[in-house]
Amino acid sequence: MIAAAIGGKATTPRPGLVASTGSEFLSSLPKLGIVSVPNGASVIYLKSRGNLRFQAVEGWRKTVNVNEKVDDFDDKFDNGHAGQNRSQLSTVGKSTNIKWQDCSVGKIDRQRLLKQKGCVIWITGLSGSGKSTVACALSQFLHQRGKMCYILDGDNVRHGLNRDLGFKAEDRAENIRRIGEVAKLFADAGVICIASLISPYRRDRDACRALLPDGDFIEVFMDVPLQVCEARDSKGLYKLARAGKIKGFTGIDDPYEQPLNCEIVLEHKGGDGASPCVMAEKVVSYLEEKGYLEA
Ligand SMILES: Nc1ncnc2c1ncn2[C@@H]1O[C@H](COP(=O)(O)OS(=O)(=O)O)[C@@H](OP(=O)(O)O)[C@H]1O
Ligand SMILES: Nc1ncnc2c1ncn2[C@@H]1O[C@H](COP(=O)(O)OP(=O)(O)O)[C@@H](O)[C@H]1O
Repeated sequence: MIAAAIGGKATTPRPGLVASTGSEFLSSLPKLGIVSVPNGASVIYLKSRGNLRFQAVEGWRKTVNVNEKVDDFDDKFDNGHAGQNRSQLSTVGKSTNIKWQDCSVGKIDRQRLLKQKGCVIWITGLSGSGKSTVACALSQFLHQRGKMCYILDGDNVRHGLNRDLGFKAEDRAENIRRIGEVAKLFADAGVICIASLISPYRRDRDACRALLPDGDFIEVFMDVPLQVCEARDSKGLYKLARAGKIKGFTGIDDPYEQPLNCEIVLEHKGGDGASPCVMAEKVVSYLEEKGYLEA
């Protein structure tokens, strides 16, 4: 019992609640374990910076092996903020003296509500490769299945949040960085976020991948030859680029770096195999197989 540890109050334990304890009592506990509290419930806790942080209440106990590595435990139960030093003032970029504001309702709670897991599906490829079309088909399929998703399309975000950015390498990098951060927030909200943008540089895409827990960034490469994209030329941009009227156009006089190790490749093929619906279904199957369509 840790009655004394929480000041003798019969507090109802909930994930995120922090109990201050006497240092002697605290040092007698293992880093990770299960304790009983005055109202009789069992609570999984993690010892952190001189406190006990409650992680999950009774019922979860059956599915948790308390001997598992603390890092794994953090990933599962720290509501998606594992590893961040949230208790102290810190400096992040130009922001000084800031402190992470915590809340007892976290990612895991939102995912349960939505009956799905938040993640980012990052669709990359040349202009005209079919990114937006696949994003839209995927969104329709997920919506029909009662799954909450949201598309962040490069073209659309450049109408607002990123209207101050052009197409120089550093502008593209900033465009991708911002969309990566927004996508991360959507995933934290429990939403399946579909980011659809050329994102020509591997380094920029990898930086977005690094923002998310392992597995939650699903990179989808539209493997469509330049000649096919150029023949489609639905916006007439390739024609303008070839005529020298648009400078620095991806694939013409600006680079595109193909992914080396992406999760899904959507190949251009002749016939039915290349339809946007078949491509979107492939992504849905991946999500299903990896458990993203359930909480
Ligand atoms: N120079 C140049 N290079 C490539 N694309 C250009 C350029 N200028 C304008 N456009 C239009 O902008 C859309 C790409 O925006 P993105 O935000 O996806 O680009 S990036 O990820 O920052 O590279 C792209 O949309 P998509 O055709 O949907 O890819 C084009 O319509
Ligand atoms: N799988 C496909 N097969 C044939 N045409 C396609 C396919 N996907 C998209 N298209 C067509 O190609 C053009 C460019 O598609 P779009 O989704 O706008 O590409 P992006 O967003 O990569 O620029 C559109 O006219 C679209 O109808």
